This record gives sequence, structure tokens and C-alpha cells, in this order.
Amino acid sequence: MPVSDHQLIGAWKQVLALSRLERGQTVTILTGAATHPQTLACALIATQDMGAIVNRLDLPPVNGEKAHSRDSLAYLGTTPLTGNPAAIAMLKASDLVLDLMTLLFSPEQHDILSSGTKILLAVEPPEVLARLVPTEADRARVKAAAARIGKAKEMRVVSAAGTDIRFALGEFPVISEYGFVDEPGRWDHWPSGFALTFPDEGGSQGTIVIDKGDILLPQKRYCSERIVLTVENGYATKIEGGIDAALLADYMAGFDDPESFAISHIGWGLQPRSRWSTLGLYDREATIGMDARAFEGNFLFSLGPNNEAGGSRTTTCHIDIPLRKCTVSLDGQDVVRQGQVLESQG
Ligand SMILES: O=c1ccc(O)c[nH]1
Repeated sequence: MPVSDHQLIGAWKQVLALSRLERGQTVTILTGAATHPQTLACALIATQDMGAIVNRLDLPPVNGEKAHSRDSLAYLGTTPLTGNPAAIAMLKASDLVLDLMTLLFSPEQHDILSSGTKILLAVEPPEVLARLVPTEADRARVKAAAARIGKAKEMRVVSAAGTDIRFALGEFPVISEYGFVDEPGRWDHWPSGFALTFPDEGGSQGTIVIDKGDILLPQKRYCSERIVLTVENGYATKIEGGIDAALLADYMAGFDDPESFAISHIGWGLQPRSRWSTLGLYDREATIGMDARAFEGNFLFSLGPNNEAGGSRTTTCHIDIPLRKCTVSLDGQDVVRQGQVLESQG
């Protein structure tokens, strides 16, 4: 169901105001072949309306011939910025980059952020962007959860389905995703609403059960049967189950990279306006599935790289897996109980 340009311009202006865009600042809108025309058109209007100096940088696509999915998060690592110093220079010289292309998990993204440039990723379709315009309350909730993670030495996750895994914490920073970029050098993703970190290298031990109804991304599938991951020293050493397990294993084998099986980020969903069931109502290629990543009370873990947090592990494979009905605890204190976020997070 579409939204009007008027609605989307209003949504952009709210996000840009929360991102503290000031008159006279430079905004570069980064676009590619898959950029949604309405998102771009409304971003151009909203930024100019707010008095910014607005550029557009359009880059040809890469990796299309290597990926087995058209999802912009399915094949990571190199981007159209790789080996493109002129484009990187333009983005570094900007106060704010609106990434309508997807730079996530790229070395170039970190290089640009280190110059103080802010980057806001926004590649969900206009109706999802408009439904999940971020708020200060989202920020407060995510920051409170992130602060809890930042103090913890261990995250433990259990579930009735059979998950029981421990993650050692402390080596990597905590990442708050609340949908706007209110500080220099910050990256965020509109829409979102979750806190995440990365376990210490080699510091994940246990079993993760992906139960019926839990979600695989970029497959955008609700599992029809359980998948049991055995996790040893930070890597999924076994993927067992039926057809869903076989399909996941086959997809990951296509990357031919043992780093694909490493535990990537871990955390939980804090967006009350997202729902577990939403993914099933959209065509597979219409979204990248942010409602699935952000719905309140999920335990979101992923497989693949940890360079996003400064780790050394890069791989082009990245699987995001939000689980329902888990109990997440930090140093023995529950923060999510059977899929319900506990209010003590403020
Ligand atoms: O916003 C995102 C999207 C994907 C991901 O793996 C992390 N954060």
C-alpha cells in the first residue's frame, strides 16, 4: 500500500531533524541501481527544504554476478566505493550521507565515518520507512539496553525449544540502532530499533535451536521445522535438521568460506511497532526484512563477519536470524524473558 510524497517528505524531515541536520550543511545522497525512486525524490526535497547543500552520488552496482540473492545485505564486503577514492573523498567531505544503496559491513563505511561524516542507511520501501519513523523514545530504549550490554561480561540465551548458549562479551563495542544519526561519525539504519554487540573472538559456546516460525534472512523464510546449530569456540560447527537446515547449509556452502559459520552480532529487538508476522505479508524482494530484525523481544543473532565492530573477520556471507520466545540474560540477570522485554531497561 503506497504512501504519498507528502507523507514521505514529512518522515524524512522528522528523521533529518532528529539527525540534527543544520542549514548550510552538506548532504550527499548515495544511490545505486536498486534505489527506490520515491525515497530518493522525497529525500532530495526534504534536505533542500531544510537548507542543506545537497548532492547525489550514483554508483554502478557490484557483486550482482556473484550473489545468489538480490537482497542488498546478502553479499557483503566490497561495494561500489571499493577502490573509488574520488567517491570516498566526496562522502568524507559531506556532513551527512543518506545511504540509499547499502554500505553496511564495508571498510569504506568505517573510513568515511572516521572523518566525522554521519551515515544513515535507508533502503526499506517507502511504506515501511513511513510506518517506522524513529522517535526519541526508540533512542532512549535502545541506549538503555546498549548500556546494559556494555557492562556485561556474559550473555546467555535459553529457550524452551532447546537453545542454551553463552557468549563472552567485552572485546567489541555495543552498537545501538535506533534510526537516526544524532552525533558526528555515527552510523544508523532507518528503520531499526535494536541493540547488538559481537561476542569475543572464539567466545561462543553452546546450542542454538532455530525453531518452527523463527526467521532466516536473507532467505526471508519462516522455518517449517527446527534447525539445531552446534556452536563451538565461536563457530557453528554443525547445522542439523530437515529441509530448512539443508537449504541453509547449501546456501552457505556457496560462499566456500569457513568464516561464514562464525557468530556475528548478537542482541535483541526493541521496536514495538515491528511485528514477527509482518515479513510474511510482503513479497520476498520488496523488503530486506527490518521488521523481522527489530520486533520487540526477539533474540537476533547472525552468522558471518565481525568487521562492523572493528573485528578482523570479513566474509561476504551474512545471515541474520531472529528467534522468538528466548530468555536473554546478562551476567545472570534476565533482560528478555520468553520473548518479552523486561521493563527494567527504562
Ligand atoms: O541494520 C542492520 C541490518 C542488518 C544487520 O545485520 C545489522 N544491522
